[in-house]
Amino acid sequence: MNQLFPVFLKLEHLHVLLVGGGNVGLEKLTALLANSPEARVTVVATYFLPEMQQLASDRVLLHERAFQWEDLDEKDLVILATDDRALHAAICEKTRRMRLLTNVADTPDLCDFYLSSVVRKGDLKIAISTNGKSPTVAKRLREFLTDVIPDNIQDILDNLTVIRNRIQGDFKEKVDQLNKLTEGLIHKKPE
Ligand SMILES: C[C@@]1(CC(=O)O)C2=NC(=C\c3[nH]c(c(CCC(=O)O)c3CC(=O)O)Cc3[nH]c(c(CC(=O)O)c3CCC(=O)O)/C=C3\N/C(=C\2)[C@@H](CCC(=O)O)[C@]3(C)CC(=O)O)/[C@H]1CCC(=O)O
Ligand SMILES: NC(=O)c1ccc[n+]([C@@H]2O[C@H](COP(=O)([O-])OP(=O)(O)OC[C@H]3O[C@@H](n4cnc5c(N)ncnc54)[C@H](O)[C@@H]3O)[C@@H](O)[C@H]2O)c1
Repeated sequence: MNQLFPVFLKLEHLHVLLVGGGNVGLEKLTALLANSPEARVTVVATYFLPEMQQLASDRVLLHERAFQWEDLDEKDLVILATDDRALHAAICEKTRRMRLLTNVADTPDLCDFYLSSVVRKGDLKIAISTNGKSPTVAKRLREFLTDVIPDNIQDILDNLTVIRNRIQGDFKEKVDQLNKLTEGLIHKKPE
């Protein structure tokens, strides 16, 4: 059974430390910014890929140097993506004591949280986890769901928001009406 607890984070309220500026670091930073363009991220690496340098901004700070313990100060989340496994283990030992949630690329056992595969259509977002079993299956499911979810889902969400704000009455009445209105939204496969 998958025991991971899913949440959706407001990264513009948090400060993420990313260590590593190579391929994996770039993948993680791209995922952070694709989902949360206003995320506050500090990236520390002895070397940065040029693509990574292009992502720098007033909210995404790049420091070209080796990791220092002070980098952990005032951070809310840590993502480790270097090629130095001993460094990852040492940092994890410290972040665990600090209760600073940490993700270590390619080392599920050291992770407090995993990044998910993400389906995005306007305001709709679906995060997929395979419990670390197969990121490739997560990717395939993302592709499938992106394909089958209608492109007009945003219109549906916008309409429902207007209706939701307009409906009067007590809470139960409101919930009943919204359930009725959306009854035919998903066409179940015939048995
Ligand atoms: C969702 C996604 C987000 C992201 O991180 O970008 C993600 N991996 C993605 C892709 C991907 N990663 C890898 C491949 C190559 C094929 C393969 O190895 O299987 C592919 C496929 C590809 O790129 O096509 C390599 C890999 N990944 C991990 C290991 C270590 C291990 O499993 O032991 C290794 C072996 C490294 C090695 O060989 O050394 C571990 C993790 N990867 C996770 C997330 C977490 C579990 C998520 C879940 O529960 O499903 C977890 C546990 C930790 C974490 O990283 O947070 C993203 C999908 C993006 C999309 O939607 O397109
Ligand atoms: N590239 C992939 O798709 C891939 C796939 C599977 C596994 N991996 C593994 O993941 C790890 C990272 O891969 P990569 O391709 O991003 O490597 P990379 O060599 O491109 O990048 C490593 C990064 O770590 C930084 N770094 C190393 N020591 C540091 C330190 N002390 N302080 C700060 N920064 C430091 C380097 O400056 C560089 O930016 C490797 O161990 C690799 O074997 C990578």
